[in-house]
Amino acid sequence: MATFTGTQVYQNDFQPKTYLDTYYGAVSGVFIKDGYMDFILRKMHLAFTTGGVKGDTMIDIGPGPAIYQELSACEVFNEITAADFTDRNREYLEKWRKSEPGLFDWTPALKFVCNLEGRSGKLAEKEEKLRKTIKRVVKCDVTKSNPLDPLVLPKVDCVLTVGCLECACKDEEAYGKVIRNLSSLLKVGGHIIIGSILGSTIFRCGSAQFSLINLSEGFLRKVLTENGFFVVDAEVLPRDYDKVMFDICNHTSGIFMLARKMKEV
Ligand SMILES: C[S@@+](CC[C@H](N)C(=O)[O-])C[C@H]1O[C@@H](n2cnc3c(N)ncnc32)[C@H](O)[C@@H]1O
Repeated sequence: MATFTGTQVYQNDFQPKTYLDTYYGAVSGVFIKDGYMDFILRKMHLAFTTGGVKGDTMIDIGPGPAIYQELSACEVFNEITAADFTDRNREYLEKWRKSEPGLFDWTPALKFVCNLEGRSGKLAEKEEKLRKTIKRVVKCDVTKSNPLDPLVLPKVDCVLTVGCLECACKDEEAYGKVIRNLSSLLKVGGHIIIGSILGSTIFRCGSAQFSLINLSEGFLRKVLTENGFFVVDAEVLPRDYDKVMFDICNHTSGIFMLARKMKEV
C-alpha cells in the first residue's frame, strides 16, 4: 500500500497545468482515453435534468484546477462555491474566472455538454454562464468537521465532489468521517454527487506521486447508507486496460454516485 499523501504534499507538489494535461489533455489524457470524462459529463447532465437534482446553492469539493464537472450544474444552481485545499489550484480557478490567457483549453468538454443540452455551438455562452455562477473559490479541508472553516455557509442543496475524496482519505474510517463532514454542509433532502475511481492506490502528476484509497462500489454504497443517505444512482465504468496509462494511474474503473440526504446523523 502506498504511503498516505497528506494535504501538505498537494500544497508543495501538485502542478495544476501538468495535472490537466496528463488527465484531460485532448486525445492522450488518461480520463479522455479511458472515457471517464465523457462518462462523468453524461451522468452530470442526466442528474441535473431528468434526475431532478436542483436547487439554489451547490459546493464543489476538491475541483482542483478543473471546471468540466460543473458545466451542467451551472444551468440549475444559482450559486456554486468551489472549495479546494491547494493554493495553486484555487489560484488557477481564479485565473479561469478572469479569462486569463494561456490556461487549459476546455473546448472538447464544452462542446460535449452543449451537444447534450441541444445547444451545439453555444460554447462561449456556456463558459460565461459558469463563470457567473461560481460565486467564490475558497479553501477547504474535508477532514475538518466544518470543511470550509473558518467560513460558515448556510446549508446547500447539493455537494458535488469528483476525484477528491479518494485522495484525501487514508483509510475507510477516515472516508466515513469525511462523508459526515460533507453531510454537515448539506440540507436534509439535498444531494451528494460523487465521481471517483475504483481499485486504485496511486496516481502520478509530473514527477510527483500521490496515494489513493482503494475504493469499491460496495464500500461507497455502505458508507453513504450508514451515514443517512439513500443511494439514488450508482454506475460503474470499467476501464480499458492500457499499460502506459496504468502506470500513471492504476484504477480499474470509474464510478458515479448520486445520493439523497435523508436525515442528520
Ligand atoms: C486528483 S485532484 C482532483 C481534481 C478534479 N476534481 C478532477 O476531477 O480532476 C484532487 C484534489 O483534491 C484536493 N484535496 C486533497 N486533499 C484534500 C483535503 N483534505 N481537503 C480538500 N481538498 C483536498 C487537492 O488539492 C486536489 O485539487
